[in-house]
Amino acid sequence: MGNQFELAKKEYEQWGIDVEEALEKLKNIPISVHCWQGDDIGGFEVNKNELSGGIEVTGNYPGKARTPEELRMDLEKAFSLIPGKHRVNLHAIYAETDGEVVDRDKIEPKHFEKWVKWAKEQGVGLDFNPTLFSHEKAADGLTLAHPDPKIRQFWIDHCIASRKIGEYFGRELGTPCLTNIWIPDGYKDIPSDRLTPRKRLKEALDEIFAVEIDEAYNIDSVESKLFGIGSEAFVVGSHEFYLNYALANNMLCLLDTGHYHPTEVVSNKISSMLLFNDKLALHVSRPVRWDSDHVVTFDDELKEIALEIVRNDALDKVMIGLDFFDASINRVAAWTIGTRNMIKALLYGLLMPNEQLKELQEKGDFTKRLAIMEEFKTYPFGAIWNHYCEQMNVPEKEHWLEEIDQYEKEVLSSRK
Ligand SMILES: C[C@H](O)[C@H](O)[C@@H](O)C(=O)CO
Ligand SMILES: [Mn+2]
Repeated sequence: MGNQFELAKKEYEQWGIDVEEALEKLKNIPISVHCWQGDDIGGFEVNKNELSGGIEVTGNYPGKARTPEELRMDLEKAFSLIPGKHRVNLHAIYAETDGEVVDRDKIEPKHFEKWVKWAKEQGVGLDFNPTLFSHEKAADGLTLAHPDPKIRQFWIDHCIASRKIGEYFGRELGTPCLTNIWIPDGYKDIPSDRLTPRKRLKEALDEIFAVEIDEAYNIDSVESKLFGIGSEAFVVGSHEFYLNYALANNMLCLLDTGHYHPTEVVSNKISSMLLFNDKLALHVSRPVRWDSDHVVTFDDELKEIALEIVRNDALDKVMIGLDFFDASINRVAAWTIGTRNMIKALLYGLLMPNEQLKELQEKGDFTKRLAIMEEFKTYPFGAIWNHYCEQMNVPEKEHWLEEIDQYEKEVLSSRK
């Protein structure tokens, strides 16, 4: 194996690519791993509701986490198979209230103490999301844009409470928490008035962000969407809405790779976003025909996203989070596959002769630009990746599957 790495390294070095430096950089790129892959976005509320908000989890693979302890244990297993130190992204529905019914507008940092204790033990940062779905007050598909001021206020209070929880995470863990607001609000059919709900959303957000939260500990972002199940014709929080809102209010836009038209790609947006914003957040997902949230694969768009982050020197500007949920396969494997792929794509980006390719483009030599890009696709990338896994003490190649099989036999299969 060592010899394969050395040979591969020499090939990259011929292009002036410093492989060791690339691996050092890779070690310091945190990926925010979404907890909700582990339990099909169920959460642990005492008065748990059916999943709503126009998103769907399909499949019934056995072994879903039923308790916070099981979810944390599964995350630990996944982290033991993923190289590097990462983050965990929580939703408000993952609060732990000791059997007490605590409605969403009343959640407090104390309901996340166990998550914080665990994150400290694991050495991971935490990110957060208010949950504006799977709740009786979101049953008609409207929350912050709801015409009823009482319902709107409930969700405004929930978002404010969530930002305070984000601040608590950041303070406790010494790494700022990204608190991301996504709402499902929209209409199934053609609206007769688009402006009024958008005006209400804008005003609700203004109220939420008027509450001062220490930016050293909490970073705010807003996530748009194109359509959802039941909001096919109109979504209040569209891309243009949040693009403008975020820019006008100096906060982060979060781009989810499943939230655009089928041929529209997030990789093509990153450079434009970074010219006008210091930072940007991502939900990396894989839409298959719709916003289906399939497990992220090592496909062309993933590589292009990673390349854009690397070649624009934006590793510390783009906050990379994942957002997929597949209940038709082993959920710990889903995390492992998707997160390893994200890291793999970043390594791929770091091992490209980006400077030379930029020069070729500037010179107008599009023949060589294409030729080199294509040839690099079959450079011995796998040997470098395997070496990185070995160096980071996680199984290389497909060997992590053996651990998943064992975990399934010993742990997951006993969950009914
Ligand atoms: C559960 C997530 O918050 C949710 O998936 C949201 O981020 C989204 O992408 C909705 O389509
Ligand atoms: Mn998302």
